[in-house]
Amino acid sequence: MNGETWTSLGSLLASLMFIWAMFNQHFNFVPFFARFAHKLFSFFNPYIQITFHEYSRDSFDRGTAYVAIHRYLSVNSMATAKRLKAAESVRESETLVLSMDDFEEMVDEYQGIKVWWTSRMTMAKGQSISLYPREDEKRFYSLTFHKKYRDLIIKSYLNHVLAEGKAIAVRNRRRKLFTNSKQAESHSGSVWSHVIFEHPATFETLALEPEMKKDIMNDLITFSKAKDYYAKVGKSWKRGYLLYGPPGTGKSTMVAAMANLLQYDVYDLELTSVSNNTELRKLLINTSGKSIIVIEDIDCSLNLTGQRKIEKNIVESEDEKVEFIRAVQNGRTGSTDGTKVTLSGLLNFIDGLWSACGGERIFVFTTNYLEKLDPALVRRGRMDKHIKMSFCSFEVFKVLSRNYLGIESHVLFGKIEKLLKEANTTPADVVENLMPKSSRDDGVHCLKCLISALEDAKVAAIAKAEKEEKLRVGKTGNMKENGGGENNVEEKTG
Ligand SMILES: Nc1ncnc2c1ncn2[C@@H]1O[C@H](COP(=O)(O)OP(=O)(O)OP(=O)(O)O)[C@@H](O)[C@H]1O
Repeated sequence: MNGETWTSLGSLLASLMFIWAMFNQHFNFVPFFARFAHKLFSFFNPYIQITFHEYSRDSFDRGTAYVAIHRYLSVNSMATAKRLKAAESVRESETLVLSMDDFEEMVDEYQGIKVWWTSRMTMAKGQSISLYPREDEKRFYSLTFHKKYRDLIIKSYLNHVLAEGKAIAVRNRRRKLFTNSKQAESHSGSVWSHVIFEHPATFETLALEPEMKKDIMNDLITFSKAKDYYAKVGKSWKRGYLLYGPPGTGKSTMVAAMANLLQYDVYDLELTSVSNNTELRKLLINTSGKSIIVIEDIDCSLNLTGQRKIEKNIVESEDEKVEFIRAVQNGRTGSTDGTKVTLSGLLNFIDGLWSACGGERIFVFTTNYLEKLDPALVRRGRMDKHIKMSFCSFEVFKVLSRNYLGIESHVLFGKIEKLLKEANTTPADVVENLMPKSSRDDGVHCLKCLISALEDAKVAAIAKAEKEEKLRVGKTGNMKENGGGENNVEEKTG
């Protein structure tokens, strides 16, 4: 080609570019072609892509779907991803949390179908990848799958991922033990404060009759999985347990074991710090799901029985009525300690409209005196399961011996079995004797200590029974001398 040809080719190209520029300016061709190319590509591309952004345009909170997916991928990518990163905050979690690093890919399988997850990030124009997170970085996960599985992935797989993500959060979180107290400076009444819940009791270490233990564990697990059942029958997802028995039989320990079994938080409600029913309701609203709300020694918290008797006009004595009226005048209706929480307020707390808010909950009341409680409070439906915590039986002792001494059987066990039947001893007393007091105390020494304590308890029990018998005989004698007693009345009448 000679110089002339080059010149004319150059001017032709320049003219074409000029015309293209003019047309494009006028008809806006580039986006049109881009859209066309995209459509063409989508038509032939057999894969679908869904993105899940960390933040939506109008929210400062991390998207719940993104967070759940993040957790799911963190756990599932652990074995395969080549680049992982540690979470910025491990405060709420029990262990160090690792997740897929940016631009990592993970292949997941669901019902034999492969899907691809990629962790991505967009940056503002003109910025390069930095080692440090920047404000303008926008993270998202993208999920790619074949279009023939569209329904399965959207309707089933994604729900599975979100549910798993939530479950992982529950498993990894540090559980909390809440208690309520009055705020001295503020007027907000009683509020929850918390510490990390670290009680080591489990159903493994809790000494109970084996059948009873199995029954309680089954009940709890069935409850925790019964979301759909409760929804179907139209009942709020909650269950009440009443634990009653003498002090030191393991009621509080059982609450801790329940919380550890179900991985629930515990709200230890101090009723005497609650001023009135409204405050009680506020406390309830501020509890989270997956929690146990426990009121210990409920008989000491409120004078519920007396109050209900007055309400129903069934006071037994004039003194009881005077005491109640005085309480009302002093503004402490039904309370033993300056609170105006009433029985009906408490009943509403357990199963009123508000009790259904916030997910699954277990209510636990403990008491040493079942007979002191108002029947309305403990009726089935409110307190669904009544659990009697008793004195230490031989079966219970065997669990304690295994836990504390590592001894499953011993020649001294026969003597201990006999003594346990003769003296009412609580598991707490047995535990006290099974704990070594010095480094030289071996298991057998502890068993001997226990035998000696049981013998003392037996002597004390016999002495108490004799004293009570004497008192009873004395009373009957007095009544006969005075011509009293039911039999006498009957004889005279007859
Ligand atoms: N059934 C049990 N299994 C294992 N340990 C027990 C059991 N019962 C009592 N203990 C031991 O005794 C101690 C006191 O038990 P716990 O506080 O649970 O009894 P309680 O019935 O709640 O007593 P209270 O009615 O006085 O509150 C616990 O720290 C635990 O070590």
